[in-house]
Amino acid sequence: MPTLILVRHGQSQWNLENRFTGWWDVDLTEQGVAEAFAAGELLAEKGLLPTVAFTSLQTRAIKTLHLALEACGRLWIPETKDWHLNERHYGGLTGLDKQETRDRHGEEQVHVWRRSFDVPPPELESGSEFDLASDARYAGIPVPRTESLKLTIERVLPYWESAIRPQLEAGETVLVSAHGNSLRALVKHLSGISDADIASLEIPTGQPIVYDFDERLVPGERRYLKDI
Ligand SMILES: O=C(O)[C@@H](CO)OP(=O)(O)O
Repeated sequence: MPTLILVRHGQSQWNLENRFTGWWDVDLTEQGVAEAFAAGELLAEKGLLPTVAFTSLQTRAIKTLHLALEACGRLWIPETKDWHLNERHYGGLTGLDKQETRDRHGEEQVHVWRRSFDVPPPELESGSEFDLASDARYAGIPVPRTESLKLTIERVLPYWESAIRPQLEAGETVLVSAHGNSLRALVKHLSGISDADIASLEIPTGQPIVYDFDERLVPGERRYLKDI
């Protein structure tokens, strides 16, 4: 049975510092490393061994993938890194402290920027210290200036259709190591969650989520591996 495993990266340095991160490349904390390794140990314990993997171009997701694969003895499987799985771009909020931003703009406005379906944060100014346009890893890639969840879905879903879904069609057990909002985009699609209800869906770090697919490639229920 084709199976999809989604895992959000372990705790990052800016998760810990409570800063808006998006496309900015921050590393895992010590706790994040432990969460990623534990995710792989859980895969091994449950006998759910990935055969193909996908991740973003961001260190926290790549390292999470590698730590999890190491823990379950699967570092050797094919893996693809692609910007379409990157975190949602946080625009001009990138780098700001989430609490200070609430104090300045109000709780409600920050909630809209963080969780509304289609309201993007203000655009990142060009020349900002967080501008990644000249980062070598994004050569030839249209780096966004900001993204809502809707805009994130518009780049995650075509990648799902063209790259990830075909691996499930081929019967693989696919592991995707990505980010809070690129995974919310996938889960919204796979679990048929409405634009309104997706606002309250949070994805915890380092906690594998599993979808089994039937022979017509219809996904079953979304389950946390720890509960299976
Ligand atoms: O800062 C970010 O990029 C994301 C994920 O950590 O935060 P949020 O929870 O606001 O989507």
